[in-house]
Amino acid sequence: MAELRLRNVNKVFQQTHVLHDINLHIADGDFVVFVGPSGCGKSTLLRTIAGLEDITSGELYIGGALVNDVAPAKRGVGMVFQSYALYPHMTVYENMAFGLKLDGAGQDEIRSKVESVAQTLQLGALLKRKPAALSGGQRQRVAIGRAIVREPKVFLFDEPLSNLDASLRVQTRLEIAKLHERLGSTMIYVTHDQVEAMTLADKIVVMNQGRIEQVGTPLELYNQPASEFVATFIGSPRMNMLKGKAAEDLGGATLGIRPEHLQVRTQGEAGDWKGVLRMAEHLGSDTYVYVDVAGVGEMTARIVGEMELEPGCELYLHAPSQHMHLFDAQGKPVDASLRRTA
Ligand SMILES: Nc1ncnc2c1ncn2[C@@H]1O[C@H](COP(=O)(O)OP(=O)(O)OP(=O)(O)O)[C@@H](O)[C@H]1O
Repeated sequence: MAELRLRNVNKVFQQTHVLHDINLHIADGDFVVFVGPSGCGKSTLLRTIAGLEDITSGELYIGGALVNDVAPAKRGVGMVFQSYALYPHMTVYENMAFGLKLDGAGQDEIRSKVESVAQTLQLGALLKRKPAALSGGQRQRVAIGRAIVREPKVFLFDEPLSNLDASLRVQTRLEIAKLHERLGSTMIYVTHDQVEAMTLADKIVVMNQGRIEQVGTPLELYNQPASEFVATFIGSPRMNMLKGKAAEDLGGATLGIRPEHLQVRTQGEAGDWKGVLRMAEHLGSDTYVYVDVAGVGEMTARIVGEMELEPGCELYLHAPSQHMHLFDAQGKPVDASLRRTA
């Protein structure tokens, strides 16, 4: 187990400056998730920690030791990728034993470690099979098992579930969460998936164009986004962002309100936005409505449960003031004390 510290880490590929002055502390035992739009540098940051990419400038410490020039295999990190990269000609047992053999472990030690990890990941009955005879979820568990047997100080996961179907994703996500609870090791995880980020993370790191936008617990990011970027990135469907009068009346440039915080009603009250229903999506558990509001634009609202609505009908939207997020022209939150009441 180990803590990690990144100090002013930069990564430049030829002409492309991909990571800008990354400063980050990851406490021992933390589960940290990197999120951000495609190309923002998540994988590069993870690969830099693993030692698969050199650091152009800055310092990386693992467990207090400077590791900039330490080879990947000597950093005590275990990595699990999106593609399982199992050796096809080896059995599950041999795949899991391979790294330990390279480390010079004895037969008995290898057997006891592989068998214990196989039991944890419910792979005990599959040890003699080759990867071709496994399902996607089983292969991914072998890939995780292969990393675990070496007892790394830090686990690095790069979108490990993205090749799995929806139900296996949920199942394997739970297994990873339980694994973290049981091992207590430091885990760093890259994903595109909001739900994975929100459910797994102790801390989420939101990245944007090679920079860290905000670091916080899932609920801090959801409730107190430090920028318009984070506000729209965290939460699904995304936060409504209103420009113009609605925001200016309150003393800001943009007014944000999450779809789940809008109250939708068919009879209007004073202060409601009046709109016309463009489309409704029925998910069973929820209904998403897309409403055209004159002078404001299209707004999305989430209604819990089922609501029968005819496209083209009039709807009224109410935004409770405690759920409003106000941003200035630079996309930074407007201090609540400076906010005007409408
Ligand atoms: N070996 C390389 N040489 C040059 N540029 C690279 C190299 N690897 C990555 N990049 C660039 O660095 C930027 C960040 O890439 P990276 O893969 O880290 O993003 P990401 O956030 O993981 O994206 P995604 O979510 O799409 O996987 C991209 O603009 C990419 O084109």
